[in-house]
Amino acid sequence: MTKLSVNINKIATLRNARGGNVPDLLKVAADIQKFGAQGITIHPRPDERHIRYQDARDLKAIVHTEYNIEGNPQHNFIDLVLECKPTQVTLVPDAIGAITSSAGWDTIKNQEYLTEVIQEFQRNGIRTSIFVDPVLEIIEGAKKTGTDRIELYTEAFAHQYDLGNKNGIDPYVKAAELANELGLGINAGHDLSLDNIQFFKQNIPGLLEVSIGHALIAEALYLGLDNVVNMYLNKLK
Ligand SMILES: CC(=O)[C@@H](O)[C@H](O)COP(=O)(O)O
Ligand SMILES: NCC(=O)COP(=O)(O)O
Repeated sequence: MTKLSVNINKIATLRNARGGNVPDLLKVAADIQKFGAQGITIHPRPDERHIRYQDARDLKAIVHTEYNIEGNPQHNFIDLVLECKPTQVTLVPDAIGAITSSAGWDTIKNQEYLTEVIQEFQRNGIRTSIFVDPVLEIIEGAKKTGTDRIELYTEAFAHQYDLGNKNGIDPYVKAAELANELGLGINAGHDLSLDNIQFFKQNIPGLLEVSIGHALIAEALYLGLDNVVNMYLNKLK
């Protein structure tokens, strides 16, 4: 089974548009879990344009499924994660001011740094995952950092799938096979949607978890949040 972790960044974006508390991020997180999602993901960015650091703290009391916090492990972020003690931290090499995540780690160049922060999180009982492109040397580098899992950056797959090119899955299959061989857990995310999720799931051996936000929230505008969460769950069986 592949777990669905719903990324609620876009709920915070909507709330922040008016400065009040509509929609109520904590209530939405609670409801998403009630609808059946097996996890909640947030990606607080340094400018707090959607998820605020305080949201991460407040969600601790609400998330009783898997709590996944994503971000670039700068000092403030590391302190926040150690305070919140989520189930999992996903390390993403975001550039300051980037619209969204746009690349995976170079696990070879950043090996020492990643190893150090991963050890710190693991010492505190937090599972680690690192965001990577589906490149074999990068997966081997990830293994050397001691991370528990990798998160495959799926933007390229989603883009190719949209264009009708199903071969876009090939590097992900090879990356997953190697990760399985090396004993790394496999997560995936970015631009996954109701259109492409089933094909991705069916082709990736050992896919443990997907985190999905942007498309899922957009789809929920038409289909409703409860319904859309369950549509994903059916496709991930
Ligand atoms: C790592 C990843 O792919 C997602 O967390 C994505 O970056 C969502 O972040 P935004 O909602 O800020 O685009
Ligand atoms: N880790 C990926 C994530 O949390 C959601 O990415 P997206 O579905 O908003 O592109």
